[in-house]
Amino acid sequence: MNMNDIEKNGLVLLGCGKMGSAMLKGWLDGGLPPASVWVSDPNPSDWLVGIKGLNLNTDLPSAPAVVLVAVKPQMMADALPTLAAMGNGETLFISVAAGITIATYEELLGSRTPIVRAMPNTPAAVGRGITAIIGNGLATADHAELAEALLSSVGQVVRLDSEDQMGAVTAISGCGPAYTFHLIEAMAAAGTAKGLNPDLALTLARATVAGAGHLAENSEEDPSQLRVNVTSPNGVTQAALEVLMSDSDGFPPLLLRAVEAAINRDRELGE
Ligand SMILES: NC(=O)c1ccc[n+]([C@@H]2O[C@H](COP(=O)([O-])OP(=O)(O)OC[C@H]3O[C@@H](n4cnc5c(N)ncnc54)[C@H](OP(=O)(O)O)[C@@H]3O)[C@@H](O)[C@H]2O)c1
Ligand code: PRO
Repeated sequence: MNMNDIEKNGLVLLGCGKMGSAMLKGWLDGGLPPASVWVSDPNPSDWLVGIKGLNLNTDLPSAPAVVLVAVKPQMMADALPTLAAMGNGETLFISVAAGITIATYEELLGSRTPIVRAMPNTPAAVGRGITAIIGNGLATADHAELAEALLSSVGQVVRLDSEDQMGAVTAISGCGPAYTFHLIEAMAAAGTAKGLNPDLALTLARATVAGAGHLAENSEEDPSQLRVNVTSPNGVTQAALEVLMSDSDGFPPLLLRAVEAAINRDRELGE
């Protein structure tokens, strides 16, 4: 199974908000024909209405290659039963919802449904996402390859060994872009507080985070060495890192608390 199966038999996207749109943009930019995509969303955004050939809120194919579920976890029990007729067959269901377990999908769609649970992130919109996937017992190697082909068109894909890893994955890479955007905001605010013009502070913060991310991804040195490379002994960076790297109230314990809060919320959403 590959992208040709999707072109031939179709992809249904249930829910096209922020995450669904990010992935759909990536797929269309990557050459998936809009005519192979059926989007179901009660309030589609303007950019969807303008896509020529896209099947927007029309009758759905009876056995698409893939249904990708991108509604909020809280909407799942209302939204999924409408697609239950596609369960227990050849159609692969891929869900990106936080918290909702494979067992819940099997309950709502039928226990013979191939299901892949996935956690992407919004840099998928520019082809720089990362998605972690794990399938149920009915998801064959072919299904996993199909999910990987679809999701790797919007960034990297990693396969998990166990569904239990999904909470921590969500807290790191699913939510992580928000932490990073907040780092940009906080750096810009600190620059402004220290007298820089707000536009200049934001330009400096955004370019620094983007450039450092690019360097971290492309350098042969690991992030800790890259940090050392910036830190002249007894220099300016060292003074800042003594605050940021404090074991008691620095970045590491703060981030750990944030990640634990995310994992707890992920668990609650699945209950
Ligand atoms: N945003 C992220 O960074 C991210 C990352 C990884 C995973 N996720 C997961 O992706 C899912 C969507 O999140 P999101 O941030 O994209 O939320 P969102 O922007 O609210 O998108 C959800 C979309 O689904 C629509 N919808 C609601 N009920 C529906 C139904 N019965 N049938 C079809 N569509 C329906 C919503 O329409 P209305 O707005 O009109 O209700 C909205 O357009 C969530 O499960 C989330 O856990 C999100
Ligand atoms: N956004 C979703 C949430 O905030 C899931 C990961 C990223 O719940």
